[in-house]
Amino acid sequence: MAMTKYMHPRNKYKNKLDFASLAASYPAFAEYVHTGPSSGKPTIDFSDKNAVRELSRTLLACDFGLKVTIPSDSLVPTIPLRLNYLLWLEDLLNWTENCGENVHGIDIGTGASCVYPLLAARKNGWRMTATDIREESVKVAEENVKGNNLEDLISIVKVEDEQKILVGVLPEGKTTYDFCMCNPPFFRSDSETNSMSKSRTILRDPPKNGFSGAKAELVAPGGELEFVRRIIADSKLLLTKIRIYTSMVGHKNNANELVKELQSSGAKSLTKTEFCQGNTTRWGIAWTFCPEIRLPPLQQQVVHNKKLFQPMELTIPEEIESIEYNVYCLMNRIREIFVSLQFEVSEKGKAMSPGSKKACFEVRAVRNTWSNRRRKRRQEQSEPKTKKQRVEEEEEDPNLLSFKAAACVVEKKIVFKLTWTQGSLGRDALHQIMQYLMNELRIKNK
Ligand SMILES: C[S@@+](CC[C@H](N)C(=O)[O-])C[C@H]1O[C@@H](n2cnc3c(N)ncnc32)[C@H](O)[C@@H]1O
Repeated sequence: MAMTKYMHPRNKYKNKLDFASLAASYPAFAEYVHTGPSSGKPTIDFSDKNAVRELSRTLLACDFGLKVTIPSDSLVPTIPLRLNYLLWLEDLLNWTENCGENVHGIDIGTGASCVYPLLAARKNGWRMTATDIREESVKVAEENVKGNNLEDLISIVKVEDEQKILVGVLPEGKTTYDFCMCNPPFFRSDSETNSMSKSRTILRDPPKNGFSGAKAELVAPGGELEFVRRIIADSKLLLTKIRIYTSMVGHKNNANELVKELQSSGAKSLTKTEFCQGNTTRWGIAWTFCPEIRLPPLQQQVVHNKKLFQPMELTIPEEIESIEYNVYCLMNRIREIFVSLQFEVSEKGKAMSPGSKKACFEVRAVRNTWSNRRRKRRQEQSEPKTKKQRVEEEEEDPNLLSFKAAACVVEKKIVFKLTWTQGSLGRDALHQIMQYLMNELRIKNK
């Protein structure tokens, strides 16, 4: 089963790549496109390092207007995964209400492609400080920045001592940073790079050994675990100089181990996520020493994405009070209920009409207006809210909950579905919303 649907909801590579149209616009890429023997559709040979490199260059050019050199001995950055990490950072900054214009981030180990800073600067206008230990990579990274006219936003720092990560690397001074990010060297040894899985698609990363970048890019003493431990050690010294520390982690066990260590590190808040692309999952961890920052709760992030996106279904019984039994009337009534809860509702696809057999809304809630509503109303009547309570309830969280509400006819019955798409409240909130709708529509629990 294609797993792309579990990618970040805003990841444009959720949908299948159109190799034919990319080939039509990018002649250098066209050289690698052929008809797949089993699918009969245009594809590339994912075991061909040059083809994969050209695909990354083409996506960066086509979707972000970036012209990027990726030297033949360097790691080829797969773009869907890089985008998943960046989108998560956007979410964290939104969550902490730091989505202003002056975001300044750090990319530890930027590589020759300088892919994260280029994407962050071009896509979001963020200022980025990028570091790397490898002379050759720093040189090409600088050329990539210059070639895209992004020198005003991106600066590159050459690390002189491989033991150093942040402390002793960041320019001295009072500058504070909004976040740091890192795709750490994965391997403990050269031999480990040779035992990578053989199978690969565009969505897989890190690549099998034939694709690996130079040893210095991929290998570090103690592998990713030790590398991230060094970021944690530096974070305990730098504290609030960087508001949110993050890293990608390639192994689930390492991610769990690092989370455990962070729990006793003195960090004020921490969280973890999964980056799903193709058949590969990577993990993201984030922590902060800023007391005012509350990262999304850990327990909501560990639910496997597959479950998160599973729709919650309700077969609508034929007798519901005050509405006719058809998709149009039901969804109009549901829209009214959502609007009364102050949700933002937009209809997806073709506009509904009285004969519609299906309909779908995209819904966003920025405040919890549904849970315990009756109790709250009763309480309010007997005891008016304090000003503090009112302010708290009126506070908006742009990342609270987004979901889809859809109805369709299956064997003459209307099936109604709620599907979580994103938001800190997680999928559980949909149970409450479904129950709320059932109460409003006077549908009894079976
Ligand atoms: C897995 S690569 C990631 C490259 C790029 N960020 C990407 O995602 O495609 C790890 C990078 O970390 C760099 N590196 C290793 N030790 C480092 C250190 N102490 N400080 C900065 N970079 C380092 C390597 O040279 C390499 O470019």
